Amino acid sequence: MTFTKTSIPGVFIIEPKVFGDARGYFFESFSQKEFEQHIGNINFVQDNESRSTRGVLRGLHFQRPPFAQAKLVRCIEGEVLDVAVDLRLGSPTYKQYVAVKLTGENKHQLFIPRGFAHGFVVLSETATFAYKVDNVYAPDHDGGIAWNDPEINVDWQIDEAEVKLSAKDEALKPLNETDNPFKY
Ligand SMILES: Cc1cn([C@H]2C[C@H](O)[C@@H](COP(=O)(O)OP(=O)(O)O[C@H]3O[C@@H](C)C(=O)[C@@H](O)[C@H]3O)O2)c(=O)[nH]c1=O
Repeated sequence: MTFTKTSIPGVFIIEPKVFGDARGYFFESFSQKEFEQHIGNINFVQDNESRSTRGVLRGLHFQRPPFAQAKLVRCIEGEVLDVAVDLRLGSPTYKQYVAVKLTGENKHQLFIPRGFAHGFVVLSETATFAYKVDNVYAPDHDGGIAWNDPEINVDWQIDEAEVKLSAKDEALKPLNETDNPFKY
């Protein structure tokens, strides 16, 4: 398992070691020991999975403190562009984003600390997405910013006409109209 820093401190790309043989493959999708060595102590408390079709864009989401969540995300089947936006006030990379292709083939994962908005768009016909979070689901603390916030200006690598949003995500506002709850 390799841990690679990204342009935003605290965000890591993780590549598991995949053991292929005549039966198929095996890999460790999470190792607490490796995590502690490369990132630090983290206590994941919930695993989530979603399935979506091409153009579905879920984001850009966060939970407000005290229910902020760090996330370890991956795509089990299909291909997504995964995006993490730094919302940590005072961070040198405030309002910058990391975008990484996560696919069932490459098996890459992204670790996103607390204090980020997170989202992904599906680039394949279907995609199954799975992630661990280090805090419980708290719908009263649900928050987010608009996927197409001009100030953040994410390149989603898909035509806007193909983007499909939930009603909740349609209603999200840009960051400058949103109360940012994160302190650095
Ligand atoms: C996120 C979540 C949702 N739900 C329920 C609520 C709702 O009825 C249904 C769908 O919820 P949502 O529309 O919020 O799901 P979704 O738009 O997939 O939300 C997720 O998007 C990605 C990008 C993230 O980063 C996640 O943290 C989460 O915000 O699932 C849970 O029961 N537990 C959970 O942890």
